[in-house]
Amino acid sequence: MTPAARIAATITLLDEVARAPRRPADATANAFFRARRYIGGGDRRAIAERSWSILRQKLRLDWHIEKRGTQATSRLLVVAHLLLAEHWSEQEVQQGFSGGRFNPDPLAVEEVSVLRALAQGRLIQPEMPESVVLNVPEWALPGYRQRFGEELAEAAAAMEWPAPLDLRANLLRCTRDEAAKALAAEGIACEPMQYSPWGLRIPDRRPILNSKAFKEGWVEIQDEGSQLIALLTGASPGMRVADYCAGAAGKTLAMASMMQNRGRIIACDVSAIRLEGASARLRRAGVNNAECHLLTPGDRWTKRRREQFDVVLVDAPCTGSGTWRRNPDARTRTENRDLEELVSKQKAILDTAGALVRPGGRLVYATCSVLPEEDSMQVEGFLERRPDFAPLPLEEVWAGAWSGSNAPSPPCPGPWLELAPHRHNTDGFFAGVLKRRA
Ligand SMILES: C[S@@+](CC[C@H](N)C(=O)[O-])C[C@H]1O[C@@H](n2cnc3c(N)ncnc32)[C@H](O)[C@@H]1O
Repeated sequence: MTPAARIAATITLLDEVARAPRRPADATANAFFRARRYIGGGDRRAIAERSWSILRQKLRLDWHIEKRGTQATSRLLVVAHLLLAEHWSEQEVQQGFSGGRFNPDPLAVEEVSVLRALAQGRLIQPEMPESVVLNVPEWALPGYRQRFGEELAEAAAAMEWPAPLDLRANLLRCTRDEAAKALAAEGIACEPMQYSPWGLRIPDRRPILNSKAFKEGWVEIQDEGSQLIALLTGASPGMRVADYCAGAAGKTLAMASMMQNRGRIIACDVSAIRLEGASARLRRAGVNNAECHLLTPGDRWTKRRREQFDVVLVDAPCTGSGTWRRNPDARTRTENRDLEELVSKQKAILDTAGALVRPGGRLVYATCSVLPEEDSMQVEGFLERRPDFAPLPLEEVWAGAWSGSNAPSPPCPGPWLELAPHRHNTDGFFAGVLKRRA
């Protein structure tokens, strides 16, 4: 593809993302490339990288364009990105919009005036509002400030770093060393993780989906933070475990591995599509102690299983405000009212799932958000409603999770697991571990 054709494809992809504002951009991008299999690997990477960078910088690019009294169309977003982030000259940008069969139409008069106004500008300007400078949308800024305090700027900046590719060795199939050796034999270098006992990190994000190690279920793709949440459940052989918001079973798989396939895990979710994905992953990983249950309105499943589980994990639906490295569009896909709706949904889920925990059992509440209202405040509210539960401090849970002597120190101080890219090079995660009195 020529540079101009890549620009045209980027504009089309951004248009498709804008037409489906509630759909995650990676789902739209996957469908976009599936429908255009003729686009080769190099072009695909270049188009995806530019589109991702535009989505990552969208708050700032919108600000620049709207300041010129114009609406931020996909074409103008690309123009602004080429100038301010890729440092193309005015003339190079004009050449990129050269017209013709595979190229974008030449810039219209009003687009040229935006181009001229932005040429030689800087992406970050002193007169930008704080939320735009930090690249933290207004709906998330109070929570970010509360959570990170003096580290706010550092924490926000780290949400723009590229995320590494994290894997979890599936102990049902191999050890972590065997998985690392198998990947190395396929030319994929990885290193053990700092905290997760099963984790392997591929710093250069080399794709692994076609590797034998992945296809045969020796490794799963899973952020280190997600692995640590599974670790804190303390799931062990013979237990009864409910993964209440199981999604595509990322944590079910990790817990099955901890349980050596012994005992029972019920992976519940309200999404049939996600549970279908879960079943396929469970098969590939050789898990045979887990079953999926689709929760439906009026379902009596939860009522019938009151107090029956040793461990209940609530990996709650959330804003994903800790995952902006991987899902940059989650910044602008979410609004204040989504946050409010999610907070009340999380509360209801926590209450329902809490009823499943047997006396003496463990409840783990987790999110991939860094906002206190979705995290610590949610757990504190639950503890007020359910005084028969008490927090299990992180230090204690952490020590219990490592049977051997070479445990690393806990990743953070305080009662909860609170991970953030600038401190741990994981996504931003929260987990609170509670114990029900016996
Ligand atoms: C953060 S995702 C789970 C990710 C998953 N645990 C993993 O590790 O891959 C949250 C999940 O909660 C599910 N969910 C939403 N509302 C729910 C509800 N009322 N009850 C149970 N699950 C729900 C969503 O469908 C979604 O799959």
